[in-house]
Amino acid sequence: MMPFAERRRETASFLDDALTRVQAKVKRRPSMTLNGFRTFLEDVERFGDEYQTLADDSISVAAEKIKLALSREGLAESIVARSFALIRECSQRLLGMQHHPVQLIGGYALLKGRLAEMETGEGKTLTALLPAATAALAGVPVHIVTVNDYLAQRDADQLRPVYENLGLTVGLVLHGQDPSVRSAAYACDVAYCTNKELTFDYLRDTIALRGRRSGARVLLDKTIGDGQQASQLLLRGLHFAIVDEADSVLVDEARTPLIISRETDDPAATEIYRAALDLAKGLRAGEHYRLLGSERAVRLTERGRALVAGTDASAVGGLWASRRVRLELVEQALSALHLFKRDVHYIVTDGKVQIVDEYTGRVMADRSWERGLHQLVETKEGCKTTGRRETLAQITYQRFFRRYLWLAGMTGTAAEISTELQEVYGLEVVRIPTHRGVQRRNVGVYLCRTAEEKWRKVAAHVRELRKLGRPVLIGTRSVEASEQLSALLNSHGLGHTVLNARQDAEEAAIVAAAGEAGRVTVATNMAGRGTDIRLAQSIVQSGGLHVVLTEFHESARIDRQLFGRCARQGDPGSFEAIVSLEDELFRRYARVLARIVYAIALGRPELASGLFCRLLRWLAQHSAENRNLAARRQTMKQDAKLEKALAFAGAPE
Ligand SMILES: Nc1ncnc2c1ncn2[C@@H]1O[C@H](COP(=O)(O)OP(=O)(O)OP(=O)(O)O)[C@@H](O)[C@H]1O
Repeated sequence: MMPFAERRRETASFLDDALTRVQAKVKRRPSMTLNGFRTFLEDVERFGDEYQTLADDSISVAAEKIKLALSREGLAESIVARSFALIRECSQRLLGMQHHPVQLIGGYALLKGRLAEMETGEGKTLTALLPAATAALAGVPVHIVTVNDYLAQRDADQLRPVYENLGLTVGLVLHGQDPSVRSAAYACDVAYCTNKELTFDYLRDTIALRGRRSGARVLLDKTIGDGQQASQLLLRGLHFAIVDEADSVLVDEARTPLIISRETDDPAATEIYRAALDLAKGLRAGEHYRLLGSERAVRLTERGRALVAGTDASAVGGLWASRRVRLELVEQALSALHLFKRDVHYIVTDGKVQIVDEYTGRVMADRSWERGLHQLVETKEGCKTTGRRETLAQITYQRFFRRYLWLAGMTGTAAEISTELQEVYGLEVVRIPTHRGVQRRNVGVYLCRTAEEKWRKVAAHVRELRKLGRPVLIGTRSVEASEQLSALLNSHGLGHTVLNARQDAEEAAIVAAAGEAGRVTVATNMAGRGTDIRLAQSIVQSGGLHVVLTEFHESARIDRQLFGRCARQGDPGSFEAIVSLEDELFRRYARVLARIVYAIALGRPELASGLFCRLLRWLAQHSAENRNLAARRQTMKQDAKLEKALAFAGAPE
C-alpha cells in the first residue's frame, strides 16, 4: 500500500517570497500557440491515424502498452502524444467528440502542472480528460475538482465510458455519501469531487490521524499494511489535482477556512448574544462606533468602549462578565446589525442563516462566520442560535491545495490573478487559444444616475430584446437585487425565470434553458457557471444570447465571467452593462469621483457613460481588488504562522 503522499512545504523565507514575486511579474501568462506545438500535434495526429484502425477490443491492449511506456520513460513528449491520441480516439468512438488541437494543447499544459486559461465554453471538461487519463495510466491517483456536486456527477458520468475503455476506474464523491463509499471512490484511478467535499474529507482524515500516533508512525503502519488504521482514512494522498474554475476555488474562496467543529453546551450563550445585540442597538454611529466602509468593519470609539465596559453585567452572567468578551461581542453585534444584510450576504431558509458566497452567488452550506458573528446574525433574525462551536480541525483552500504534489487548474479568467497564483501555488498561467474566433460583441456601458433609473432602463431594454426573440440573461449582484428586478419585470408583464442562492438545486437546468427564444433569465452574477447554454439555430441567426450586467463586481474577472455566458464556442452573442452611480461598488470605493460624475451626468450624460464611467469603474475595482489582495495575503501570513506553530507542537493540523 502506498504511503499518504502530500507536500508539506517549509515556510518560505522573505527572499524566496520576493524572488517568486519578481519571477511571476516577469513571466506573465505566456500564450501556447498552435505553431509552438506543431510537432506534438502532428505526433498526436499520426498516432491517431494508427489507432483509428484498431478494433474496439484492442483499445485496452494499446492502453496497456502506453502504461508500460509511461512507467519506463515517464511523461516524455512522444509517449504523452500517444496517450492523448488514444484517449482522443476513445472519446470520438464513445462520446462522438474528438478533441480539437487547442484542447490537446490545453491538456498538455495541465499535464505539465500549469493553469490553463481557456475561454468559456471551450470544453474544459473534455480537455481535462487528457491529462487525467494519462496521469492515471502512469499510475498516479488523480482528483478532478469541480465546484458543485452536479458538475462532478455530470462530468464523471459523461466521461466514465472513456476511462473504462482504457482500463481505468472512475470514482465520484458526493455530499452525504457514507465514508465507505467515499473511500472507495478515492481509491479509484480518477476521482471526481468538489473542492468542499475533498477538503472536508482531508480534515476528517486529519482528525482520524491526530492523537493516535505521529504522522510518521502512521505512514509506516500504512506502508507495512496496518489494515485497520489504513481503512479509517478516506483519501490515499494528495498526488495530482486538476481544479476546474480554479480562480474561484484557489483565490476567491481561499480566504474562508473550512472548519470541522463540535457544538458545545453553553446555556448562557443565547442570553449573551441577546444582551450584546440589545446593547449594540442603543449605540450611535459616529459617537459610539465608526463604520469602516471599505474594510467592512466596525470599531468602537473610546466613548463606545467606555460605555460597553461600564455596563452592569450581573443580570446576564457567564462570559458576559468579562469586559474583553463584552467589547468583542458588541463590536460583532454592530457588524451583524449594520454590515451583514439579509438577502445580500446571507439568506434565511427553514429557520437557518445560510451564507451566500459573494463571488459565486451560491449558498455556502456548512460554513459559518466566526467569533460569535454567526450566532449574532441568527439572534438578529430570530432564528434558533447554534451553540458555541469548538474547532476540531480547520484549513483554508490556500493551504490545502498547496499540499498536492502535482497541481493544475483551468479557468476562463485568470488575467488579474496570475501573479498571485504563481506566488501562492507555484502555478504558471498559460493562455490557450480558442478553437473558433470569438463573436462576442460589447454593446457598451450605460451609466444611470440613480438605481431606480437603472432598473427602469433594464426593464425597457428587456422588452425590446424580447420583441426580437433574443434570449436575455441579466446578472445581478445580490439575491435582493434579483428579487427586486423580478418584481419590476412582473409589474411590466415580462415573464422570466429567477436564479439565485434560493434556487441552487435547479441551477443547471435554468441556465441550460437560458438560450431559448424569448427566454429572460435573472441570475446572481456567477450562478450557473459551468453549465452549457446551447442555442437553437434560429437564435444563432438572430444574434445569440444577450447578457446584461446590472452592477459591476469588486473583481472585473467576475464581470467577464458573466459576459462569457454568451458567445460560446464561436456562437454570436452580445453583452452590455447598465449600472448606476448609486451602486455599492461606486459608493464604497469611489465616492468622490461618483459625485463628480453625477454632476457631469446632469449636463452631459454621454460624457458620464463614456470616459468618466471607465475611469470610475477602474478606480473602484482597482481599490477593491487591492483591498481583497491585501486580505488574502494576511490570511496567508496567518496560515503560515499557524502551520509553523502546529508543526512545532507536533500536531498534524
Ligand atoms: N471537441 C469537441 N467536439 C464537440 N463538442 C465539444 C468538444 N469539446 C467540448 N464540446 C462541447 O462543448 C460544450 C462546452 O463544454 P464545457 O461545458 O466543458 O465548456 P467549459 O469550457 O467548461 O465552459 P465554462 O467555462 O462555461 O465552464 C459541451 O456541450 C461539450 O460537450
